[in-house]
Amino acid sequence: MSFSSLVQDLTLRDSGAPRRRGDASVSTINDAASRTSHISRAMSYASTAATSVSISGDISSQLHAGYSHPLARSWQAERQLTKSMLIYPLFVSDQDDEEVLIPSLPGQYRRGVNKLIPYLEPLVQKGLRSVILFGVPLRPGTKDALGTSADDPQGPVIRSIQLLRQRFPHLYIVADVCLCEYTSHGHCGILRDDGSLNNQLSVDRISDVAVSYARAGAHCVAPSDMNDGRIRAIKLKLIEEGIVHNVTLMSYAAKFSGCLYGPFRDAAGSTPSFGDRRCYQLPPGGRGLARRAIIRDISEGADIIMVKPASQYLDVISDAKELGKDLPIAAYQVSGEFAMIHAAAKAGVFDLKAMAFESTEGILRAGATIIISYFTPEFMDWLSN
Ligand SMILES: NCc1[nH]cc(CCC(=O)O)c1CC(=O)O
Ligand SMILES: [Zn+2]
Ligand SMILES: [Zn+2]
Repeated sequence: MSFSSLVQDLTLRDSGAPRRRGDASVSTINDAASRTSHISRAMSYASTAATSVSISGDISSQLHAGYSHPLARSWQAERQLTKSMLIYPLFVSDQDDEEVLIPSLPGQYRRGVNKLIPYLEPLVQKGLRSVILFGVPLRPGTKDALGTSADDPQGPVIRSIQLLRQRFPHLYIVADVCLCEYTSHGHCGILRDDGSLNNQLSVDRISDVAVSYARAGAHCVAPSDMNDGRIRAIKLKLIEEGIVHNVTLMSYAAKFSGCLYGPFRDAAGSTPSFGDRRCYQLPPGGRGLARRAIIRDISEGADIIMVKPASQYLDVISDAKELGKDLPIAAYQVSGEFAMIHAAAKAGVFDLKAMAFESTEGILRAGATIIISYFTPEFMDWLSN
């Protein structure tokens, strides 16, 4: 028997099981005894062969066997994407009856409070479990240097929280906490005269806003401002208010600066009027800095650690999983990532749904247990679980 015919004999021998021809991955030798004898024949052959290539008893080289079936393929993943892992970002404006498409964010709208319920109704029916709210004040004169309108009881976020709690008792409501949507300068805090962030004033203000959202009924508050020490400040204030026991604190712990937030800033009208966010959001190469921020926020009392953006920072997600091995890890697939996938799909580079799944699977593999995604409504249709 020649070397090649032995290999053929090994891999394509009829075992009685149904088998597709010409597909090397469906070599099926069902019978354990016959498998053993074939392998030992291969071993003895290989050991005497002059060209002793590596089929020599190489049981460990046989990987295809583990994923020849779709179900077995799914078993290779540590975590399967489920509907309950997804949080859907919503932009709520102060124009109660408005529903306006956001041009740079395909299929996403800015909605007034009155448009929210009818839009969410079918999604909740399909299994939507959680949303994250971003307020968008459009009325002229609403913004000022202190972001005063962020916790206006008549503002879009607080009214939406109350309405959603009432209407959808099983929907988990996350409120993004930041000032950039509400400040005249568009930065994520209160500024000194020289234009830099006044950390102490910012943290005081942001923790007040977080408490207001929590009091309104948010299940979770998520500060995205990146001021130092805001996790501790919010936690302490929630304790002081006596509501700490049922308000989750999700930290945007590793939030990187860069060009992937453009469509969001269009949607939220939160582009800084001068400068950029590089003195508070992390530098893209700063893996160590991200680890320090994650460690810090865990020690300050974060209940969930978030990494953002997602696909460009899979190593950081993996670090977060390691550093926060006892915490849920969230990843935010941000507006720019979403827009890129749409643009590439439109250009015929790949199929939209296939890439939505592939990118999400990568994020889960890196260690995320929660994904904030603009694809969430699609996933309600795409996932049957
Ligand atoms: N603090 C603002 C905020 N909260 C969430 C996002 C980004 C979300 C996205 O791009 O989808 C941003 C943008 C920014 O920091 O400029
Ligand atoms: Zn901000
Ligand atoms: Zn924010």
